[in-house]
Amino acid sequence: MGWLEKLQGGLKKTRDVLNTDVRDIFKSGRIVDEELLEEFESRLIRTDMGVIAADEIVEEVRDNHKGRTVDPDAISETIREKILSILVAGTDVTYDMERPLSPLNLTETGPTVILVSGVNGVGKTTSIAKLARLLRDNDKSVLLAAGDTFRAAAVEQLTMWAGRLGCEIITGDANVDPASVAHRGCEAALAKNVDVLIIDTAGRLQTQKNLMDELGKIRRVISKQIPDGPHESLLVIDATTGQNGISQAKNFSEAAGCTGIVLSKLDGSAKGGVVIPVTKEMSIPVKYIGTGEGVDDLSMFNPRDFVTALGL
Ligand SMILES: Nc1nc2c(ncn2[C@@H]2O[C@H](COP(=O)(O)OP(=O)(O)OP(=O)(O)O)[C@@H](O)[C@H]2O)c(=O)[nH]1
Repeated sequence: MGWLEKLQGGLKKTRDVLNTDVRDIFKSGRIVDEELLEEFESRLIRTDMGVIAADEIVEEVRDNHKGRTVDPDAISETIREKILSILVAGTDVTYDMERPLSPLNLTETGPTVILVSGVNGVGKTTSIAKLARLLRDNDKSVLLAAGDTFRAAAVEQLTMWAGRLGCEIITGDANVDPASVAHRGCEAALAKNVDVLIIDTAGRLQTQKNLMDELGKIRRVISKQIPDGPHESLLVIDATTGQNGISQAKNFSEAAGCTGIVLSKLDGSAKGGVVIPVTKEMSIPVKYIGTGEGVDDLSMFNPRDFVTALGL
């Protein structure tokens, strides 16, 4: 299965509502009036896009079509353009399909530091391996820092990936302060002059205040050695968690200053529509999507492919 088919699968819930329930109400011959717009709204909020985005889409259809006879294609186009504008609004990310690293803020000189965080089991370690592979494939040298000192298996997992990918890795003893691993990672990245340092962190719940504060500490340790770092703070969100991703994004964004989202497990989910409220409500752009457990199963997010996958 190609990644676009996987993306379509991952958007099944939102796609189905748009292509059946919503299409049903926009039948030719009806007039776009308030009653129809209300029906439209109640159907839209059954998708994963959230109330705020749904309201904006209804508003756009109202502005452009109210009082006119329904033109299903023109309405689809309005919905498509509105979703596209939500996905790119508030962010200045470049999505150049020819350059898979284009969404990342990579520095010209000196190590780029990428901090990766997220709740337990969302796919942080796997996403780091995938990202390291992508960076290596694009001629960047990569150093990994196993900052998940809480779970020995996580260090082993990352060490295994480092071996397979041919990257160096910095590890710390079990339960050592993760900020110290980040510190040593920065030191090594500077000494070895690597292009990119990726720092893994232990999974944590967005409600665990002390652990969220720890992310702030890791950030401070990084910026002491590499003043602009971390240059990217990627939050991994598991697409199967749907709307819960928004509350994760809010809390992690405060603690870790997120600059981008990796939406993992789109292949095993039907709830990928959560990309819309996350970008709408948080202005944090989705940069990559995970579509499988393999090291190649990472694709650059592309808003145009996303709306196409929605069937719009
Ligand atoms: N289907 C699918 N599985 C994935 C994807 N990304 C990760 N996984 C799987 O999700 C599980 C958890 O992945 P990890 O990378 O260990 O997650 P983590 O966030 O590092 O876990 P903790 O360190 O415990 O917080 C593993 O079984 C991965 O193979 C994906 O895009 N698709």
